[in-house]
Amino acid sequence: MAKYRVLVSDPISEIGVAALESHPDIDVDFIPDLGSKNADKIPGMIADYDAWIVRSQTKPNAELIAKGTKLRAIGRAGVGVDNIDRQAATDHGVIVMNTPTGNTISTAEQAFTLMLATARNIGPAHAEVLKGNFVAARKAYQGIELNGKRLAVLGMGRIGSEFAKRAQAFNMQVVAYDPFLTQARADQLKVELAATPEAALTGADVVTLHVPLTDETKHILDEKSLALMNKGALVINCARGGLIDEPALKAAIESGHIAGCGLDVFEDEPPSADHPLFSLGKHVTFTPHLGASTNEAQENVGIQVAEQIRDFLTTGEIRNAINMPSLDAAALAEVGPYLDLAASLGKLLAKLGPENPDSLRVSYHGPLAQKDTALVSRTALTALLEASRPDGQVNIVNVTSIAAQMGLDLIESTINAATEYNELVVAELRKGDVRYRVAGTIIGKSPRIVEIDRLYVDTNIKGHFLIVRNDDRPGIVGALGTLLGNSNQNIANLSLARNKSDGNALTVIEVDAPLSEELMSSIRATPGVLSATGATL
Ligand SMILES: NC(=O)C1=CN([C@@H]2O[C@H](COP(=O)(O)OP(=O)(O)OC[C@H]3O[C@@H](n4cnc5c(N)ncnc54)[C@H](O)[C@@H]3O)[C@@H](O)[C@H]2O)C=CC1
Ligand SMILES: O=C(O)C(=O)COP(=O)(O)O
Repeated sequence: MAKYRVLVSDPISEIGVAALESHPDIDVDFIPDLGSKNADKIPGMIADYDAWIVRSQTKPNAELIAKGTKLRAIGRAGVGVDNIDRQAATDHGVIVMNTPTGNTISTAEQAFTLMLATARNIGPAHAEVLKGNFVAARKAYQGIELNGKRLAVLGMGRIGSEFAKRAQAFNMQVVAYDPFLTQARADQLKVELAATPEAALTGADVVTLHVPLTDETKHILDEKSLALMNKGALVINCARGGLIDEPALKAAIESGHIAGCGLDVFEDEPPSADHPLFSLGKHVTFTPHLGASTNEAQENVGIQVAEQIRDFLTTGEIRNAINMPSLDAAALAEVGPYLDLAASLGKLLAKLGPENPDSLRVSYHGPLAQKDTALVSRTALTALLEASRPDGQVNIVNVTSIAAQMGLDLIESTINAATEYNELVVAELRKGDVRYRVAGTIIGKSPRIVEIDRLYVDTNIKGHFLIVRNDDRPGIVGALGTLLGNSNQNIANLSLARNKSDGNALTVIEVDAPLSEELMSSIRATPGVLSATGATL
């Protein structure tokens, strides 16, 4: 049986499915209508899968994510992730990825088509022609020209920017609101920058929505904001239905203030046939969430999501994650060796550092300080917390939220000052005034622990270790060797350090097997031994 199982519960392109199936370690269950028609079956199945691929019809909610006990990743073949309970995924250590670029053009084209169709009554007029009402429809469906009209774009990201370019070709005057749009970017795009959504909507003849659905953007178009637009304005929405207060839009169209709307998305999908907006008549165009439904977009997002999930499961590469930092192949190659080192430093601190610490600071020295180390720090924190939690409860996805709940801060710092090593990772636990630090580096290709509590050592990063604080006097290492030998423990490596100021020494002995509690008690009882810890890293 393959190592990983992937469930695909919405329709994605066959090429994407094939990209997954061709990997020998991956088994795929591709059930395209599971999310839309048989969602009630998912709770009984999801525990079998390591990864889950969806579009917008499947709703990975908190209950399903909790049932996915093996689940490590949810891949969204598309952009909007409002159908996925992101917090629940993060809490359960499940990475969520989307494919942000694959359907941009298709969606911009769909939104633009909706604007043209709505301005010229294409949908209702087409229906009348089919009914034989050609002559009557010529009278009824007088349109609106877009030339010279003022267009408000709310959300000037990928799709909004593509829409704006097309609108400029139609000689529309574009005003945009987006909290991340700078004046320089607005100038480059040749659009007017509005300081607020209200400023963009005031005096607009058309509004098109391209923002994600969040608590902040829900009902961004409501009675008040619609009233700011010019009389006879059009509303275009190819983003998410929940961005519009639908009863308010209906009332605005009925009053004649808003002339009509072109909608690809609805607050509840699928909408019922008696949806209040469907009886409005002129200047309305409705499509069934088709923004991303082109051959090109589906191929793009299907392949992208499949490759992202495949690479995450098989190599650890993280692309387009929305609930943790990403780590692409190039970055993984750069910092990959430091991940194992960080895990050992975290485990060591769990053994040697103060309990219930206030903070873990991970500092990077040398060229490493210039690299993307966010996941190295998270790995150290994960190893620290794993020591006190059952297997699998904490991972790099949920670790920062678990730490925050515990009141433990993760602090990252980069220090350019030279050290004896080309690159150095220092992990320091703090509790009040108490600090405990360990450090490691990579020598050649070999990761080494080089410092424990400010004393220089040189040990492997994996193995079984005896770490002893002892009086700095003759005979102690010999006594430890005798005790280990009597327990049939073979010494693999020995590292000694001394602190001249307090007369203490640090002895780190790597042995071939875990140290028993009985042996540890004898070691602690040895004269001259101040403290002794056994650690398996
Ligand atoms: N109908 C369909 O089939 C499709 C719909 N979509 C929807 O379109 C949305 C936009 O997609 P992209 O342009 O690719 O995403 P994007 O992330 O490139 O752009 C979204 C923009 O919205 C901005 N934004 C966030 N909060 C805002 C606020 N309160 N006011 C104004 N701007 C705000 C962001 O700064 C960002 O620039 C997606 O979130 C998705 O819901 C996307 C693809 C297909
Ligand atoms: O990518 C998006 O955000 C979309 O809304 C596309 O949805 P779909 O994959 O067609 O269900």
